[in-house]
Amino acid sequence: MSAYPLLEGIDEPAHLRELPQTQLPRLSEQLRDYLLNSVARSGGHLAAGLGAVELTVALHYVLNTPYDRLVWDVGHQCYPHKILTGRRQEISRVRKIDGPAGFPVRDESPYDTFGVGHSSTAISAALGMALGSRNRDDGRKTCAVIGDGGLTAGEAFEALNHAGDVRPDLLVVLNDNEMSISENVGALNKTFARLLAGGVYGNMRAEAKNVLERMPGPMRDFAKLAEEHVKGMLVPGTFFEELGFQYFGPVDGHDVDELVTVLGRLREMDGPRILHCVTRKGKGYAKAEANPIAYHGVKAFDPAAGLKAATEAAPLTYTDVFSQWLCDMAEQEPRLWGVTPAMREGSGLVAFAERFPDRYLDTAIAEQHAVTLCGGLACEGEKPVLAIYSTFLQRGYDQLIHDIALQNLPVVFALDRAGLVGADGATHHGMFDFSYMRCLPNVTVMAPADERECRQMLSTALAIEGPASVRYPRGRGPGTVPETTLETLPVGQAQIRRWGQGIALLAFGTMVAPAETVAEELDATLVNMRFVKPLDEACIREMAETHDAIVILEENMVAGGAGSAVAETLARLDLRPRLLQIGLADHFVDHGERDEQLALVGLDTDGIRQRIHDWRDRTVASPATSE
Ligand SMILES: Cc1ncc(C[n+]2csc(CCOP(=O)(O)OP(=O)(O)O)c2C)c(N)n1
Ligand SMILES: CC(=O)[C@@H](O)[C@H](O)COP(=O)(O)O
Ligand SMILES: [Mg+2]
Repeated sequence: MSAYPLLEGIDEPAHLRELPQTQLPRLSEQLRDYLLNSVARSGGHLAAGLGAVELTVALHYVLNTPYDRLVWDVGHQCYPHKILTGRRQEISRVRKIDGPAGFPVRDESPYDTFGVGHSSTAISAALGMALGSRNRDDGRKTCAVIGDGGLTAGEAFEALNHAGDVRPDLLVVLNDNEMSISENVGALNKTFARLLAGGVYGNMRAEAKNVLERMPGPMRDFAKLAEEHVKGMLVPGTFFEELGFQYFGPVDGHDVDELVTVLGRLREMDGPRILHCVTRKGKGYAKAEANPIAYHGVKAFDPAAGLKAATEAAPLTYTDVFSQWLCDMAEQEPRLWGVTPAMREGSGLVAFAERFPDRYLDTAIAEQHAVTLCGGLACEGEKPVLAIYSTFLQRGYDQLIHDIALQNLPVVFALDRAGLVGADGATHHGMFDFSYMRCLPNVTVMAPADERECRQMLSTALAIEGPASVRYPRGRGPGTVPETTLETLPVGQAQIRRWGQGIALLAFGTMVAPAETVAEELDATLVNMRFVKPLDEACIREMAETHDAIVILEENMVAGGAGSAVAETLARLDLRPRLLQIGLADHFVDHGERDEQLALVGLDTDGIRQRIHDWRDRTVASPATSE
């Protein structure tokens, strides 16, 4: 007999809505178990989904999805939603090249109302939808679900502020588990924590239930009662009410019965309203409850045994190299700061935070603030290092231009997850940073070919009297053992790795390794360019004057990237070699393994070789062409 008899009857939420409410706890159990076993086989985001099971069931039970709009924030908690919305089988291939994405994607399902991956967008998007619905007067309900982590970002506050003013029919569900990826931080979070620790939660629950049970009349009465009940008692309630929201809660986000009842009432109300749900990240799987940080995102594992402990002997990732460099440099440089917008683990700041707590800052999910904060530190002669994923710095772009580059402030940007990132897919690739960094005056832009160079570049970045970035990919490099020295590199100098004839390969960062193999095969010259800005103009001139053709390789958009910078330099120098730019083309890249993605876009050794062969065949007749 199947372990999931109820779950298997649900191919769409309409089937869920046919179940009696009494069956929902059992369904939730099955959904949780199914989710755990599926993610344990596939890998993916786990703890957030486990914590959102009852919420997901209750929301699809109460809302008439997909007509009513359900908008998830970040989207890493969406696996239960995908399972209930016709993707139960497919979820076993989540984040694989032929499987569903790990986040809601509009093209994937009508139930995925808004594409996500980056956090704190749900209230803005839902507000837009709710206003559209109001304009059409179509009676559609709109609900945004946002975590306490997602709520720390400016965009979420901007949306609350706006919604409280324009007052559409909008329900916000706050899924408060007191966790971001690591412990959530911030003053509002402390207020929530105090509230819950003070026992108000228990009292409130009992009272809220009372109110609900006694309520015979129209829904508006419920709203009124609950409103009066909450007002003045709860600081968060007051906070949201000041923003124009009616506040309800906190309620137990794992009591599916209570959720259905409360959400049912809230669905019938109008205006901006917020339901504060308290949940536990990793709920129902003891190992994840005990260590939600480790189980935030997992590789495949055995649920009985839990995650394997990391072995000391594992080769270093680029993140590890950065982490070691930061601690080594901090030993010598008392003004060095390590700053992260809520990515302590992923960015390699765990050791630094432990060893240098006074110089460690987690801003919460607040990339814009983190960038400007570093600017302020730099104004005072401090030496901030902002450890940030390439994709998340996109959110702080105006700050990067206006607060850092324009004022030529010495901030080091350690750009992790640059290039293709694998399973997270299109929302998380670092495809643009060469383009968006190199166009900024005053900024030095570097990309290491290996681990040792990564360390040297980080030291170089810190020594430069202006903004500087070092971008490195997810995972491991070619395996060069980094030295422990803190030596710097000469700024703007490329490194000629090999002399050949005919073709010169100018490779940036991660592309040096595959280019090495191709250069050997073709007897081509290979240059490790090291700097996207300033470019080594003398080297480019020499290559153009001594070779028939130049091939540029980068793991960034061709548009505006390092290759474009070389092409601009050649034009300025009035040099016209045959030119091939190899990089990421003008489209987004879906999820899958990083190696698969590189092969798919032609940035592995085979792809690069093939591109060069095809191009040589094509252009041999017309040597002046460039591609
Ligand atoms: C703009 C942005 N910055 C950082 C991240 C990385 N990130 C993904 S989930 C997450 C924590 C979110 O916390 P919360 O919203 O409370 O959800 P929970 O995991 O607790 O369910 C972070 C920091 C992101 N996705 N987007
Ligand atoms: C949802 C999200 O943004 C993070 O959880 C992200 O998936 C982490 O990526 P890494 O696994 O590369 O740290
Ligand atoms: Mg949270």
